[in-house]
Amino acid sequence: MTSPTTPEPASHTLDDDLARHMSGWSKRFDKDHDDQSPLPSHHPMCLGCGQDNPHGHQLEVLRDGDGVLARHVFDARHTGAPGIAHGGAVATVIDDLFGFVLYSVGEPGVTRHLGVDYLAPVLLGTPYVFRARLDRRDGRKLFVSAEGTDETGRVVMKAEALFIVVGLTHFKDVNAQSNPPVAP
Ligand SMILES: CCCCC/C=C\C/C=C\C/C=C\C/C=C\CCCC(=O)SCCNC(=O)CCNC(=O)[C@H](O)C(C)(C)COP(=O)(O)OP(=O)(O)OC[C@H]1O[C@@H](n2cnc3c(N)ncnc32)[C@H](O)[C@@H]1OP(=O)(O)O
Repeated sequence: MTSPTTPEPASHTLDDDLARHMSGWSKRFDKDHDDQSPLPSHHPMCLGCGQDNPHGHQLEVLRDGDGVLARHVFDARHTGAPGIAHGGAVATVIDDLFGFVLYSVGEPGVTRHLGVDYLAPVLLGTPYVFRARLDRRDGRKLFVSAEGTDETGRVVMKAEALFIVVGLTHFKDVNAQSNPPVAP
């Protein structure tokens, strides 16, 4: 166990993080697993789902059949036009939700392309349901889609994205190049 008062080399910490996340993920890959508890966050500081990120959305994501689902309320931190969620905040949430589709793929990946259609204003202080799923896979390319609905069932946004499956070395290599290292 790493003591918070005993910093370790970033590479060691990253190895631990990757091992822990992949271990946690692999337990959720089982299609027959009916656990309805929230899926594990990508990382404690993840902007989308990290519970330790005070600036983040702290998404709680559940399985939804073969896809995933998150209920979310945007607040004043996410303001774009007055009373309306910033489009970038909406994109953040949906990008992160796509990152949970990886849990059913069983391999890590990163966003290569993200497209969002904003069909109606996403209002602050208003509950929405966001759903995402894998549409098809072509080698390392994962084509995913999602939509957000309000409480009446009206679709307020749609998105599609391309994720590229990467090896865990992708994250290690990127962190090794950053100065200072960004990994916690
Ligand atoms: C720091 C903490 C570490 C601890 C973490 C612990 C555990 C975490 C583990 C995993 C977590 C992973 C994800 C979940 C996290 C968050 C969810 C949100 C997701 C993100 O926040 S993620 C960040 C933003 N993201 C990036 O940081 C990617 C930057 N990028 C690259 O790193 C490269 O881009 C790369 C390596 C992806 C590929 O690079 P490359 O050079 O190998 O390939 P290239 O990009 O050229 O294209 C590839 C193929 O896509 C085709 N293609 C392109 N565009 C297309 C389009 N529009 N339609 C159809 N096809 C298209 C091409 O035609 C080609 O196809 P083909 O393979 O057939 O040739």
